[in-house]
Amino acid sequence: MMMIVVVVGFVIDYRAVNEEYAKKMMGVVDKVLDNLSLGLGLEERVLKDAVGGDGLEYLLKINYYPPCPRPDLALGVVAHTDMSAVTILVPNDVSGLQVFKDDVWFNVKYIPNALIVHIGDQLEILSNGKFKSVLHRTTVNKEKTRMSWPVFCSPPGELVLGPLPQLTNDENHPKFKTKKYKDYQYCKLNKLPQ
Ligand SMILES: O=C(O)CCC(=O)C(=O)O
Ligand SMILES: [Fe+2]
Repeated sequence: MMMIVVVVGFVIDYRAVNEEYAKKMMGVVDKVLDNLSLGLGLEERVLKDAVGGDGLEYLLKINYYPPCPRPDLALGVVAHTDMSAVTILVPNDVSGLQVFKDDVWFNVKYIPNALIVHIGDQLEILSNGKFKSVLHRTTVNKEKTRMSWPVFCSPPGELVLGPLPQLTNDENHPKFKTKKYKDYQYCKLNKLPQ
């Protein structure tokens, strides 16, 4: 009986904290998308609307990387880009995230209380390649456990996305196909050409 009370108490607390976190996260995502829109020379709300507006979906994943006796032989997560529009990630204080730029893997420094923002595939597509979806991976640590809490912000499956017409013209042809997000997901997950 005691156990149930404890478990129920935990669930209630977790839900409340999670709901508060989701609310704050949605505000951050709006600000990020608004500013990225302005950066493309577009009106503030264009990107948020293009990724589904209020229909944007938020998925919290919890990554757990236990210590590894041979970090030289293993990776936590292999190199990939996120298929989301944008990913907002909170890590613990054990570094391990690396990003690929100019043929070099760079370590992402841990900065207390900082959020890590990944541009995902959908923003690369909408911006017709002006924003690059960041290639990243994680290393593992011999002594310490690393954790990270990414929130993947993705369009609803039925939404059709492609290069924004405002960003394409006779000189800038669309570099990506226009398709439903769920079809993009299917191809990516099954390693099929897009
Ligand atoms: O753990 C990290 O820092 C990154 C994790 C990641 O890239 C992912 O879950 O997609
Ligand atoms: Fe990722």
